[in-house]
Amino acid sequence: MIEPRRLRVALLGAGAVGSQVARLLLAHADELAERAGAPLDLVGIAVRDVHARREADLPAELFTTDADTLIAGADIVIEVTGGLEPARTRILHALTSGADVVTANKALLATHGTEIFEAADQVGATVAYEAAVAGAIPIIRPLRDSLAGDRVRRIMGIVNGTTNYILDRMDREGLDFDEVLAEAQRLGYAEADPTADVEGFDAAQKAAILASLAFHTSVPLTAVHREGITSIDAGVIDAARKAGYVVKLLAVCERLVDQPDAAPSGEAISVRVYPALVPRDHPLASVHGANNAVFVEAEAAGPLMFYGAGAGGVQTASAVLGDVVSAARRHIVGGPGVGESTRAGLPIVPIGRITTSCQITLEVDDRPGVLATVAGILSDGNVSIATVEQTTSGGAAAEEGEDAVAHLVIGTHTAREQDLADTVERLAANAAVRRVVSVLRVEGD
Ligand SMILES: NC(=O)c1ccc[n+]([C@@H]2O[C@H](COP(=O)([O-])OP(=O)(O)OC[C@H]3O[C@@H](n4cnc5c(N)ncnc54)[C@H](O)[C@@H]3O)[C@@H](O)[C@H]2O)c1
Ligand SMILES: N[C@@H](CCO)C(=O)O
Ligand code: NA
Repeated sequence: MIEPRRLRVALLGAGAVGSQVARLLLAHADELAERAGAPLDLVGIAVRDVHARREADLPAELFTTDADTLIAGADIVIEVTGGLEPARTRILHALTSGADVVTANKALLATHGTEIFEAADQVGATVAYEAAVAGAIPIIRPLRDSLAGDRVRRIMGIVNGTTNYILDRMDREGLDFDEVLAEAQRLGYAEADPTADVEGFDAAQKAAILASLAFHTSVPLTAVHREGITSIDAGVIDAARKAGYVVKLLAVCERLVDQPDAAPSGEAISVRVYPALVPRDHPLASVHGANNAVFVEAEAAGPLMFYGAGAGGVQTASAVLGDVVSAARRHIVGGPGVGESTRAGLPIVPIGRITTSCQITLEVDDRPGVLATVAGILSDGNVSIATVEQTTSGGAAAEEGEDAVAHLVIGTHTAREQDLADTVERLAANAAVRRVVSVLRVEGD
């Protein structure tokens, strides 16, 4: 009897994700072999320190610091170390030595994706990366395979769990940003250095990956407009709630039509990350805690939502193993790998040229003519007002003969981002405007 072919699996990294990948590969070896069509032999785990404490109890003899030898002898290489180097060099090495690659590394794909996918194409190998966006949630394969016969119009994703946890607690408990961030750090939801999450860098990497895939266009990280959530305070959240919205950090990837500079199809795309006002009855508004969700609008399928755990070692390991099984099937059958298509090559429109509607909250002097002045600045800036709400405070100050303060919440119709930005600048410079409290786009209306 011919022995079934066995596949040699090399694991790079044994941290939160890697240790769970190794544990599940060993614990479910029989089932995985059946699904993959061949036994998957975990032949080694490359780490920096073979004696470091691990989250799972794994055989000591699997650990090595010699990643290069491990890679050279593997059929499938799983990269869960993170960072740009040496991950990039190791993935390229794996591809040139005939392995298929599974990675969870969003930073690497958002930065060097084009180079890595081209290298995979040249040798007919696969680079699979379901875990790189929204952790356990299937979103890469649905976009690449399930929706391959459709056209994606728009993606709105809550793709960062840390910021969703912070904004959700601010919304539910009326707490301020710093307070929730400090507690999220104590509980391990947020890193000691939270910059990548709260400034939107992590979400921007995921946006670049999603947009590249959805629109068959290479989207460099530098083309993603990014704003974080550090200016969102309890007052902004409270005002949003009163207006029927919840604040969410969104990754928005959008197909734009009728673009004058985008001959011949007239199509272009916009990729952006910012905190936005989402109507409270939109499906994304009900995404609580550290969960992620990706809302996809496709021409034929209509709206779809993918929801679940966007992070966590074992949850992310689920996505990694799904990719390992399909990479194994391809490795056995042979033939070309699943390539990344950039055939559309759509232009990426800078933020200033897209149109959005937004809500501008101002603190102004409450005296005759101020509302007319504000309305005049908006009108001059080509920004049309949809709603205005005014609340007045500062009674005590008024009694002392000073002007009372009014809060103006102005909802705009759709306007050019550049016109909105210029208008907000002119508002901020006007003597009657004490403070521009917030400017938030409305998405999902
Ligand atoms: N943790 C999550 O919830 C999550 C979710 C989605 C994606 N990811 C991605 O998965 C990857 C791994 O994340 P993690 O949370 O497991 O990280 P981690 O820091 O817990 O683990 C990283 C592991 O890689 C090892 N490593 C780092 N550099 C190495 C090197 N040069 N040589 C050998 N080993 C090296 C470390 O020693 C550690 O064992 C990252 O790309 C991350 O973005 C993580
Ligand atoms: N820091 C990320 C982890 C998953 O990429 C988050 O908060 O969602
Ligand atoms: Na995923």
